[in-house]
This record gives sequence, structure tokens and C-alpha cells, in this order.
Amino acid sequence: MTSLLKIMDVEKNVDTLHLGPIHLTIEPGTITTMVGANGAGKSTLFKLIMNLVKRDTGSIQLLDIETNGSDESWKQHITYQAQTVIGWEPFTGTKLKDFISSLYPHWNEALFQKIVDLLQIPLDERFAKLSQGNQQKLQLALALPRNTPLLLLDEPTSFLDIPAKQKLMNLLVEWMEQGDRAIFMTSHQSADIMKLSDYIVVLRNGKLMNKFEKESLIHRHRRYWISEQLPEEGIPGEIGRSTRYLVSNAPEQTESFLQQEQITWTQQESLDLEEILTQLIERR
Ligand SMILES: Nc1ncnc2c1ncn2[C@@H]1O[C@H](COP(=O)(O)OP(=O)(O)OP(=O)(O)O)[C@@H](O)[C@H]1O
Repeated sequence: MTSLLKIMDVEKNVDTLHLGPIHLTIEPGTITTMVGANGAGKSTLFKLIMNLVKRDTGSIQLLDIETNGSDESWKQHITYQAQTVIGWEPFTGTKLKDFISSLYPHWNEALFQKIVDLLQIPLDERFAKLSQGNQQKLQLALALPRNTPLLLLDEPTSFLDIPAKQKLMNLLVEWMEQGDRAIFMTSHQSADIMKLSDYIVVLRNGKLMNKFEKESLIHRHRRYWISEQLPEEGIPGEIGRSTRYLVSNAPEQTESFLQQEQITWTQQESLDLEEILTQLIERR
């Protein structure tokens, strides 16, 4: 399968942060969420993809076209929703829609109207006058109908109310069903990540960790409740413990060790995604 996006050996120094080297591909039909601590470099990576920030080294290709070359046709194939937009303040939603829709040949007017109705977005107010949540709703209403193969969303739900979040989840799932397309997003909201993501990538101190398949990530993180004393040295798979439990990211190895040492567990359970992400983001 041809990748929509290929990021290869990309590095960038921003102030004290050294981002990279980053290797990542995004395939059609997938939703990938990038998680990481504040300041880890997630928004910077999106700006590098869009060539809004110049990379120091490496290659970024959208549909095999370098995003820093003279051929700018790749811009037709990607929609980027930044955390904050600049320049929209004086315009109403209607004016912004007229302008943006004229730039995208596959603009879906019916989808725009559907999102406006569903999220009750006021179109005749100037952008600057809208609440942060309504600004974010309008950004989404102006993003999805562009119908580009790749959608880059930087924290798309951070200001949305609870019903709007739910409606957006459904809209994104419907959007994905319409063809060979992909979403690459960042989020700090575990519920969104849980509902939407096929893959999770973790950015830690500028380094991109493995690309994890969400279901297998959940499957392989388990907590064992143990009433006996645990040996002091590390147990295979151990990534955390308290006096009453042990947390593992390799359950088969952990269980075989515990059985071998004749240590019994009273109960075991999956970790929820928020605990798993905390482990991944903070692991030293
Ligand atoms: N406009 C800027 N001027 C100077 N430094 C910047 C700027 N934007 C980002 N940086 C630097 O890049 C680092 C990464 O910032 P970035 O916004 O990419 O992080 P992030 O992972 O998206 O964080 P958050 O989760 O808080 O949105 C920051 O810690 C800062 O040092």
C-alpha cells in the first residue's frame, strides 16, 4: 500500500528542543493519534509537515511529493487544522466558507451545511467574536468538507463541549468511510483517542517512540493484584508496582515468571488507556 505521508530522518532544533530523528508513515484507511507531554514538539512536527517551519534535515513526502520543494501541488491533498488560526478574525463564517470552498475542487457543500446544523455554528458573526469552542467548531466545518486524502488535526476537541465532541467523533468516522483517506491528529483527550485511533505514536522529548496499534497496546498492559511479598529485583515485563499490585507490559513473560516463583495473583485487569498513555509519555 502506498503511504500518504512519509517522514524520514527529519530533525529540527527549536530553542532547547531537539526534535527527531523522526521516521513515520501514515497509510490510507487509518487514524493515528500523536500523544506527548506539553512542549514535546507535536505542533512543531505538524508545522514541519506543512513546511511552515523548515526542517534542518530529512525528507517529508505527501503522496511522494517533497513538501519543501518547488512543486506545491501536495497542498491540494492535505488539510491542516492548527490549534490557532491567524488572519480569520475580521471575517464571518460565510465569508470564510466562500473563500476556502473556492480553493478546493472536491469541496462538499452538503457536508459543510450538515456540520453547521449539527454543531449549531453561527455563520454571520465575525470569527473574532466567536467563543473559543465555536471558533473550533467553525474550523472543523471548514476542514472536513475539503475532502483531501489527509487530515492533520492539532487538538481538534480541546475547546468543544461534550455533545459537540460526541458529534465530531461520529463525523470523523463517517468522513473516514468515504474513501482512501487518513487522519493524523494530536490529542490530550483519552476518550477521543480511545474512540477514534487505530494507531498511537508517542513523542517524548522530541523523539518519536514506536507506532503502537491501539488494541494490542491495551491488550498487553495488565495489572496483577498480589497479596504476597514480591521479589525486590525487577520482574520480567514490570513497568510499575505498589505494595499490592504489579503492572506489566508483557503479560506472558510476567505470568510465566510468577508461576515459576509460585507467586499467585488474586485478580488481574487491563489498564485503562489513560493509565497506559501516562506510562508511555512519562517513562524514563
Ligand atoms: N513560537 C515559538 N517560539 C519559540 N519556541 C517555540 C515556539 N513554538 C514552539 N517552540 C518550542 O518548541 C517546543 C515544542 O512546542 P510544541 O508547540 O511543538 O509542543 P506541543 O507538543 O505541541 O505542546 P502542547 O501539548 O502544549 O500543545 C516548545 O517547548 C518551545 O521550546
